[in-house]
Amino acid sequence: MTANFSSIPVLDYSLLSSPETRSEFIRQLQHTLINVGFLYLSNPPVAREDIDAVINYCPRLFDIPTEAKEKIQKANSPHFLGYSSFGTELTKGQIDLREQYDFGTPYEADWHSGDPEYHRLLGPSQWPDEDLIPGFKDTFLKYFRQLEKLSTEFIALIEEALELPPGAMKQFFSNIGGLQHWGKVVKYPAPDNSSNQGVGAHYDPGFLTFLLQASAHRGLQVQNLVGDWIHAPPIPGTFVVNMGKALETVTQGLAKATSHRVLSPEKGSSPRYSVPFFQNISQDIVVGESILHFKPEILKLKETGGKRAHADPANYSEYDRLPSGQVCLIARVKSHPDVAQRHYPELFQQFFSQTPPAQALVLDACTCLNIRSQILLYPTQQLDMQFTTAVVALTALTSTAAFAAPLPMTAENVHHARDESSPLALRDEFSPLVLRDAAEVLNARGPLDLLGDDSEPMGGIMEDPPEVPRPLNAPASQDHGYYIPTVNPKDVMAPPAPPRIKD
Ligand SMILES: O=C(O)CCC(=O)C(=O)O
Ligand SMILES: [Fe+2]
Repeated sequence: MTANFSSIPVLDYSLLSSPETRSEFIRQLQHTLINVGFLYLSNPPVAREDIDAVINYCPRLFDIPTEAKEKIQKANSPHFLGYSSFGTELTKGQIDLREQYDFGTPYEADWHSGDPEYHRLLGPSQWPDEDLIPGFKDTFLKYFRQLEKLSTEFIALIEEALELPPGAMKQFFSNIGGLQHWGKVVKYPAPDNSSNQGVGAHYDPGFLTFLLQASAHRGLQVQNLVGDWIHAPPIPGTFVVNMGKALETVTQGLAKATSHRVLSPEKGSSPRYSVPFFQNISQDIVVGESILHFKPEILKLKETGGKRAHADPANYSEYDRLPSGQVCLIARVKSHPDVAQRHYPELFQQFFSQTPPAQALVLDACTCLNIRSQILLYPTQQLDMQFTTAVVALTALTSTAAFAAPLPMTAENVHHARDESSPLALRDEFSPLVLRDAAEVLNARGPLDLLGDDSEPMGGIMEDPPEVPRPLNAPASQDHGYYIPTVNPKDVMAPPAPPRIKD
């Protein structure tokens, strides 16, 4: 019989404090692991004042000046730790409407050339200036330490619930293979147009996630066995706990990883905040080679859990064959192409070579806005996301009523668009919105064939345009000494191809 679920169980940690109630907690945990994959943990062993302090810091963290955020932007960090501005993250190629800071448990970078590339993923966090948000770093680190301890204790409870020998999962937390846990602080503003993807459907990495819902908004949804999305609204004083894909793999599916997503707050609402903590495992472990053995009667319980009737989002599916660090690196590359492009150019190329999203977005924005532009194309590996974002935003700006005629897409204008004091200045919140709109158009149509004859350089905005520019497929005219394709959808669109971003 399939045990579908329509709500998320609440498990009371205080049941563990007496032997009579402890076994009830373990029984509930076993049921939840196998049949749901998500739970609320009430009365957790984390100091209430520390949780409240973290909650209070959330809005303040996003209110610090833009320059202070940019100073610690994620693109500075090969560890993907730092600040990501609104709309710069992707889930399965789609833009997430959230702004966030990623932090890690303390770790000194120790990667040397010749070491596995994924070891470079581990390293120190970038913290906001103490003067701007006094006490935040210490509070957050204290919170992190308690979450790390709780997550370790929880693994022992899972061993008990699945009737494994005590300590059976210790091997996954050896420091030898490099181990760092992650946490982040996330802001989901209310959107002002049609998309409401706070974060798209996904699984989590590693073993366990402890999520603090730091405002009263609904938004988190969990997919049940028949594919329906059910709400996991905030319950004050609880953590939402869910299983990562590595834990599912190593437990032969007994501890289920469950797909989840976040919907943006309703239009006009205040922002939603959340603080997830992700318990990682040692980077060198290939989970698929360390599968745990269970008693047959425990394995049989999987049958009650039933089969999922829907197509899962397949992120983190490589745990069965690749070192866990490599699995995480791949996921980070796919979610943060701007960081990947700077620090992991080969992986960037591998995952974004044929339909580089930003590159396609630029052209598509031009197409849908019907703007004449001098955009040619960069070879993928030289694509600068920030630059590209500016181009897209400028494209939109130039088509607004404020400008009687489209401005030429010159390097100078793009430069102005990036200059705060210019009337063309790009507002932080502006460019991602344009990107998102362009993404919708793009996704509705399938990728564009942008690259043409790849033996030629594909350019970009031309600082020094050649005298006889190479024609693209689009009809062209000469103007101001620049090559100006008049963008016509029929000419630039290729037949839909399968998406390049594979999970
Ligand atoms: O913000 C939330 O409630 C959940 C976020 C999440 O699932 C994630 O970042 O992995
Ligand atoms: Fe998640």
